[in-house]
Amino acid sequence: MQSDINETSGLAGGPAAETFGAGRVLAEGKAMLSVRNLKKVYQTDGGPVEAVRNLTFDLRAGELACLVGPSGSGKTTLLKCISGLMAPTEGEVLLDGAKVTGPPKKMAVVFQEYGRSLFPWMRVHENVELPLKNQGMAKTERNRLVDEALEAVGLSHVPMSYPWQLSGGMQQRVAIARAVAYQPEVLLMDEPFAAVDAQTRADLEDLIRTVWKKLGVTVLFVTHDIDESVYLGERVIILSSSPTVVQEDLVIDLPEERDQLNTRALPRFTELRHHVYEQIQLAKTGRRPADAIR
Ligand SMILES: Nc1ncnc2c1ncn2[C@@H]1O[C@H](COP(=O)(O)OP(=O)(O)OP(=O)(O)O)[C@@H](O)[C@H]1O
Repeated sequence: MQSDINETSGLAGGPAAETFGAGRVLAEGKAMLSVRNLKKVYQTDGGPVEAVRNLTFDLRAGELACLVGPSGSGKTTLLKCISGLMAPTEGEVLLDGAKVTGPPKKMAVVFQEYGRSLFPWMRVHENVELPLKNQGMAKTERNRLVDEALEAVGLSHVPMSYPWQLSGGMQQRVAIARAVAYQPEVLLMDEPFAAVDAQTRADLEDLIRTVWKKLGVTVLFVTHDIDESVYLGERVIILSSSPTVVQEDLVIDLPEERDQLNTRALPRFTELRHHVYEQIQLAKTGRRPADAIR
């Protein structure tokens, strides 16, 4: 495992897990998604706002990484740059080795506000089908992918419903089905479960792990919720406070098979969540990794 990796560092004063200093970097050709020295400065009437100072990390193909950080640390800014919706001020994003200069075909994004990302005048089936139609895919193939995606998220019974006839959790499942049907190589999720109740959230977390394993897709999942990041991720990338660098890149060494009751009851789960919590608290006080550009 370690042979692909150029950069490692020890985890001082925390659990004996692997951690990779300010963002893990893989050997050339090994990454599906690379963020390289990414910097974003917004130009505002009040002057420049440096949202992201210098972010570098790699995701392997098929990896599920969670991204956490204090409020305002630039998580959404980062996702917008990764998804090609916004150009970075400096640095670059590479998808499977190719520089991202606009929304890439191989990428799908699921946002928190499912209400705004689904078209209320389109039925569930049509909402999921839309990106495939825009790609010019044949009807039979579209139908097959939509049916499979609805099945995967447990919504096969409501293809003819309108989004507003469904609960919040079901609407977010439609948004996930749309991303799944699109067959992306990279799936970005920006706090997708922030607006649903706790029980639905737990179900959706398990759904994401199931879909991720089934499709082998690379997932970058942004969340405010520390427990969620540890439960879901194979890695948790912790951002510093603004202007943002990677504070820590932590390997989550929990068993691959996870379930809400048993995994969250493991002593290791508690240790890891404690560690991530501590790091975020430190980040909030302005603590930055020793090698960060200040
Ligand atoms: N369009 C914009 N113009 C100017 N400044 C912006 C813009 N968007 C974000 N910012 C600033 O950039 C910084 C990072 O914002 P961003 O929304 O990316 O953080 P975040 O980590 O996603 O926040 P939260 O956790 O609260 O959702 C903040 O200081 C914010 O005020």
